[in-house]
Amino acid sequence: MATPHISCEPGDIAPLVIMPGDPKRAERIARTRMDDARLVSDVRGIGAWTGTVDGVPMTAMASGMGVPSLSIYATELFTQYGVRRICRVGTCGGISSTVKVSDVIIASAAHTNSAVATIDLPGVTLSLAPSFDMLRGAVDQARAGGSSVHIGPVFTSDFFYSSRMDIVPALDRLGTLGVEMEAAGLYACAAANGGEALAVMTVSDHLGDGSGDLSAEDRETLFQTALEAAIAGLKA
Ligand SMILES: O=P(O)(O)O[C@H]1O[C@H](CO)[C@@H](O)[C@H]1O
Ligand SMILES: O=c1cc[nH]c(=O)[nH]1
Repeated sequence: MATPHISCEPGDIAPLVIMPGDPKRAERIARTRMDDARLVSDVRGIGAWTGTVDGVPMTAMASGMGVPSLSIYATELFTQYGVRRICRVGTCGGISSTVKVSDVIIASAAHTNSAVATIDLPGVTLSLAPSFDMLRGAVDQARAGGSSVHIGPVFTSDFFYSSRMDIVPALDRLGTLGVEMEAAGLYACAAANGGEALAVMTVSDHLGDGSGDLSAEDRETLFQTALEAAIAGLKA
């Protein structure tokens, strides 16, 4: 049974999914952190790699960029492939001055300008939040690891190139740590489909200081701290 965007049988996908935005990051995670990883689906350049991580079956599969793309894959995974948990392993721009490039942000909430927060219940803006168990598992692992890890809200934007950069100082005052493009959609999709989700991001650039921004290659490869936190969250 294939879906419009995933070309394998339900048993080919593990109940726990590692989901970066970038398909090359998904392949790299599969090749470097999984045992016996095999490519089980490859539609539109979005490969799904299934293997084991420390003996636990997992699938690494990218979301592509933005809430609409992520929502397609996450919905098909939760509703057609028996997926229980998805953890985003992404990159984001830093907003808070407490956050530095290469640090990791675990999103305990996601503000958004996407319709995903308001479309389902007229008159209600949904609170988009991760699975508590996944959040706790990831935070415990990350804090024990001693790296620079921040836990707090992120802003999920529909725009990488935004004409409303004037809202960034207000987001900062509200305690928003960084900006990315999928976490709110993932949290909404999990809630809508009885699944669980978490988003963990490596800071690839800083909106307040562009001097140390990561290269495209670094954004593909520098994910170790975020990945280990994500794996702990998936297994929690
Ligand atoms: O590196 P990924 O996981 O794709 O995440 C970030 O990078 C992309 C923009 O360059 C958006 O998808 C944003 O959320
Ligand atoms: O969405 C994103 C991702 C990385 N950096 C940004 O500034 N925005």
